This record gives sequence, C-alpha cells and structure tokens, in this order.
Amino acid sequence: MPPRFVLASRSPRRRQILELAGWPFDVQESQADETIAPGTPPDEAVQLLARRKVEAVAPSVPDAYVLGADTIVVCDGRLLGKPRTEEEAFAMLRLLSGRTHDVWTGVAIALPHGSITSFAEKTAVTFWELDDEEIAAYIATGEPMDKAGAYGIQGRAALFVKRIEGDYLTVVGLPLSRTVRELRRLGWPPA
Ligand SMILES: Cc1cn([C@H]2C[C@H](O)[C@@H](COP(=O)(O)OP(=O)(O)OP(=O)(O)O)O2)c(=O)[nH]c1=O
Repeated sequence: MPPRFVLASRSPRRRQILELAGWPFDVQESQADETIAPGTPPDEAVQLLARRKVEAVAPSVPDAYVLGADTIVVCDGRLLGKPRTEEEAFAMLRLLSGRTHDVWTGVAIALPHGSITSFAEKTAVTFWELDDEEIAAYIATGEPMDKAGAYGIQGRAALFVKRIEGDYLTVVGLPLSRTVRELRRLGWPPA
C-alpha cells in the first residue's frame, strides 16, 4: 500500500490551498496546546506550534505523511494570534494600520514511521492607514475572529493591503510552493 497523506488542520483555507497541489488527502482536526514561552522568536514559534499539531495526529496514522501549519502576525516585536474578543481585534487592526508587518507560517511534516521536519516562511504585508470606522465595519463582518492578526487577506481585508512581499499563500496559512518542494525532497508523492 502506498503511504496516505493527512492534513492535520481544521482550517478550511489550508484544505483549499493544499487541494491546489492536486493529490488526494484526508483531513484530521488537531487539538494542540497553542501556548508558547514569551520571547520565543516568531520563526521558532510557528514551527513549534506546527510540530505540535502534527504530533497530535501522526501516532493515529503511522503509515501516512502528516502535514500541519501555524500562522502568526508579528508587528513591532509583538506576536499576534487570533483575537479573543472584538476589542482585541480592534486593537490589533489599529496596530497594523499604516505600517508593514510580517506574517510567519510554520509547516511541519511527519514522514511515515519517521521523524518530523519543519520550516518557516515569512511574507511582509503593508496596510494603508485605516480609520476607526473602517476597522469597526470590518469587525462587524465577523471575518477577523478566527484569523491571526484579526484579518483575512483573502477576504474584505484585501482592501487594506497596499503591498506584499513574499508568497501570498504564506499569509492565507500555507506556503504551498515551498511546501510542495520540501515534500518532493521527502519522497512525496510516491512514484
Ligand atoms: C493573516 C491571515 C491569517 N489567516 C488565518 C490562517 C490560519 O487559519 C489562522 C491562524 O490560526 P492557526 O492557529 O494558524 O490555524 P487554525 O487554528 O485556523 O487551523 P489549524 O487547525 O490548522 O490549527 O489565520 C487567514 O486566513 N488570512 C490571513 O490573511
């Protein structure tokens, strides 16, 4: 039997992005602890969290390649995950207004019966100045609440973006081109 491929994620965006690669895969939700020690550099933090997501799923599918990812926004040295409240979403978007921030996505891959490898990708995103009315109207759409940094570049927040540098899909949650290259190096898809 050739190995299977499992995406360890509950994110519909990650599933849609991975579908672009063109091979069949299963999806398993991953419950992992998302706390990290203060002061952890962002590239390490996203790889650590991606690894935890993979570690939570891989033992139940030992014959599969298992992929997990984690995305955080970094502005002014602050790591922004998903907002817990609308007030927090407001504060995050105010912080991002009129400036450039980094979006980091870490990807971890478990090999069948093997070890886990990981990498991180960064994309810089510059927002136009946002006024409070614009931020409030955006929060009222509900879009920010399940997204790192309180925005979705693939949704209405596209209107906030002046410039990006790096892979767009790193911002949406999975740097697909680098991921596919790493997977090829690791023997996926099987010949
Ligand atoms: C910045 C940004 C983030 N995001 C999303 C990507 C991630 O789904 C989410 C960050 O949370 P994550 O914890 O990375 O992922 P998740 O909880 O949604 O899914 P998983 O089950 O794989 O852990 O923010 C966007 O969709 N668009 C954006 O522009």
